[in-house]
Amino acid sequence: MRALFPGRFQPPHWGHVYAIREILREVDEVIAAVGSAQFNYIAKDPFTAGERIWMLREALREGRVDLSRVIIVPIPNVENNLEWLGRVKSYVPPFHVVYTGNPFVALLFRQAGYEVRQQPLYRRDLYSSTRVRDLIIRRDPKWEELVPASVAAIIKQVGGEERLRIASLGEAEPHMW
Ligand SMILES: Nc1ncnc2c1ncn2[C@@H]1O[C@H](COP(=O)(O)OP(=O)(O)OP(=O)(O)O)[C@@H](O)[C@H]1O
Ligand SMILES: NC(=O)c1ccc[n+]([C@@H]2O[C@H](COP(=O)(O)O)[C@@H](O)[C@H]2O)c1
Repeated sequence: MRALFPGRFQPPHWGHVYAIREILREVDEVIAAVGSAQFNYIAKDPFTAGERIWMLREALREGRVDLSRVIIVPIPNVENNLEWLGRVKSYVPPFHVVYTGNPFVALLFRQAGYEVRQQPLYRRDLYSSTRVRDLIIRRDPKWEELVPASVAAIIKQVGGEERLRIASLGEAEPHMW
């Protein structure tokens, strides 16, 4: 059995690694669908789809997840939600169950006839990409504890900290851009 696990992974953190590890206890393969793939260099979506794929692979490798059981596919958004559903189906191998903590995504797939499950959450109060991004913007080094060391290294290598800070300034003053 194959499962779909959609997310933005901006950036991947230990909660994602834990979630995928748990999902793989129930299914043979998991497709991590990297959503909002066309967005990058903005405060909510600072990293490119390619960077997110790279980071997620390294995070899973570091978390000793069997990468041969994980398929990572980037999927751009589209205005029409039902068209997005069709797009997802056309971009990934067949899947039978969807794991998500997002009620809207759950609704879309349930109405399309898919079984939807909620993966267990790992310290959601601590581990969220929003929190990682906020800590980076505030120059709080605690962000590095929330992500695998390999992800922190990639973020530094691509200049992700400065990118995020500049992108967040742009959002505060949209007229500048
Ligand atoms: N701590 C966690 N434990 C388990 N699953 C998680 C955790 N954090 C996020 N997820 C799940 O990962 C999937 C992808 O989420 P996403 O990439 O949007 O991460 P996020 O941390 O929620 O990001 P953001 O804060 O930017 O919205 C969702 O189904 C979400 O429920
Ligand atoms: N119409 C659309 O393009 C559409 C609809 C629902 C979810 N999505 C994407 O799927 C991903 C879901 O991830 P989250 O559960 O983290 O929100 C996001 O990238 C989201 O933008 C896209």
